[in-house]
Amino acid sequence: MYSNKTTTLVTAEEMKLIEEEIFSAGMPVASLMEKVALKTAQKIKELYPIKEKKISLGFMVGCGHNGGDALVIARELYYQGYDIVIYPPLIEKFKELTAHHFKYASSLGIKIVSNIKALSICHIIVDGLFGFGLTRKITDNLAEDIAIVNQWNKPIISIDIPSGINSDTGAVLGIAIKATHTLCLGLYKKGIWQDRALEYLGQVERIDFNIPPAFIDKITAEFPTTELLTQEKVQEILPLPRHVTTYKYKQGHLLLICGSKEYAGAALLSAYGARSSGVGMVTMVVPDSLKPLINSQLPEMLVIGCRETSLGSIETLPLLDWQKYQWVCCGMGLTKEAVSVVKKVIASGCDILLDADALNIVANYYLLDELKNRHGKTVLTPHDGEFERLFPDLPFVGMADRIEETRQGAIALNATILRKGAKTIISDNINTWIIPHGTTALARGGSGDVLSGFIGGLLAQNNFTDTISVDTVGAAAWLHQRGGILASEDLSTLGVDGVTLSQYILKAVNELKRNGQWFFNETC
Ligand SMILES: NC(=O)C1=CN([C@@H]2O[C@H](COP(=O)(O)OP(=O)(O)OC[C@H]3O[C@@H](n4cnc5c(N)ncnc54)[C@H](OP(=O)(O)O)[C@@H]3O)[C@@H](O)[C@H]2O)[C@@H](O)CC1
Ligand SMILES: Nc1ncnc2c1ncn2[C@@H]1O[C@H](COP(=O)(O)OP(=O)(O)O)[C@@H](O)[C@H]1O
Ligand SMILES: [K+]
Repeated sequence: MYSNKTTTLVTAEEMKLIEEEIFSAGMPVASLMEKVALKTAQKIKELYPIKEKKISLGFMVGCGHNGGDALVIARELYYQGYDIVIYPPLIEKFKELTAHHFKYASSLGIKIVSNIKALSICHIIVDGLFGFGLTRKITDNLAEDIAIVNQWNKPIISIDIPSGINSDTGAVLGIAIKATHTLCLGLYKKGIWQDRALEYLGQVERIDFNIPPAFIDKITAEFPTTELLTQEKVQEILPLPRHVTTYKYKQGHLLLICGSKEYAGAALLSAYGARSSGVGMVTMVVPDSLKPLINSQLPEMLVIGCRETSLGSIETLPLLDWQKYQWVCCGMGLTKEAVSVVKKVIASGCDILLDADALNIVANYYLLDELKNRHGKTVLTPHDGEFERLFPDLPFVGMADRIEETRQGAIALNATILRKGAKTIISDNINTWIIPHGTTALARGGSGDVLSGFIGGLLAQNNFTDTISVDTVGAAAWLHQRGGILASEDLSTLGVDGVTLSQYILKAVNELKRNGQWFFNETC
């Protein structure tokens, strides 16, 4: 019953409100701190057990309850036989509870120092300067202390969040601790999943302290929710059951509009992505000159060649029976010349996914209103650069909260937006998913083309079900990253080209199937 919602991300405001619910229900503040800190001390003990040699821990203790947590952890580890040194630079600002714990720790004879350099003899640093209460830039002596500690190259364990990171936006407020471990307390703070915080976090673990789920639900219901997409959820979204009497047109027909003489590979890679989705039929619309290449590489695809410009882009679309297709995926390698193509796709009334040059054309020709008011479902898959080009004037850009920006973008365009990056974000105006895992092996040309084709193929198949787009897109992105991880485990980070990725996505699908109920659902 009290297995906490491990996947919900909270802002500092939500965390404070949840904390208030706990306290007003009768839990004393000091008892909660004691419980949280004991569990955190236990985790540190597991991470760095005392063997033959003593281990010394240097604690940076702030003035708020993050500092209070640090003092309780220090005391408990002192009892367990660790050498403890405490550095409290904000001693004159201590909150009451923090001051009590400091007094008690001092009374036990724990060593207190007044210069950060005295922690240089410690094996490990514990960062309890600031948690989610940090509001302002860190400056002056404190900033210097953090710079010194970061230079030492020692293991650093941050309590709740690395000090200096804004717990909502992930922004570095002046300077931040570069942790090797972040032990996040209770619920994941949103800032931990923002791309710009990633290099400060090290390994992240959550310390559960049994927050009653009803309190979490009550508070998070009042705010837009952001959730980590888990394997269990992906298994719920993607059984893609196949009826025994199904046939190709019942498994979805995807229309890919892509490619140019210059970017022929983008068309191929998106087709390989679509192939990995198992979609029933794929028709590709490409410039005439690409037809032989596609036919030789992907013989199962239907190919419609188009008249092309002198630079080798599609000049105009032929007459298409749009109603035949369950999803239309457009933009990969199209070039910025293909303006009339993108306009026709937007006006088609079909369910569409726009990527790459289709997004650049929307931005260059101010097609945002056409996009917003169109009939049919819209999925957009920008990376950060494309996202910023799409929304240059809107007030939320520059808010510096990638997750919130993506949600606001989805609202503004009445679309599902997948924002690519180290942490992929998928949002419509109701649900926001974060893909928790990922690999830098995907940071190379073509990974995104594979993703678009794969998403398109799954959307085309799932269009026969009542699965909402944001869930299908999320599941596709989850499998895409997982495929990248499996490929890099076999072939190294250097070995994950687009074609290889498209094949390993299928390994990720099979892995899901082995771990879940697909086997039983397959013919239902
Ligand atoms: N919620 C939970 O469930 C639980 C929460 N717990 C713990 O509580 C932590 C949150 O504690 P918190 O609210 O006391 O805030 P925290 O981050 O320690 O520091 C804020 C203090 O810093 C100050 N200050 C701010 N900026 C500054 C700056 N630039 N330079 C200098 N000073 C600055 C600010 O003072 P100000 O000057 O703004 O008045 C204020 O006094 C949380 O992360 C977790 O560890 C657990 O114990 C139990 C369960
Ligand atoms: N550091 C990283 N960690 C995890 N995934 C990444 C990283 N860098 C890029 N990716 C993923 O790789 C893909 C790149 O897409 P994109 O930039 O559109 O490439 P392209 O247009 O060349 O195909 C996205 O899915 C993105 O999330
Ligand atoms: K901290």
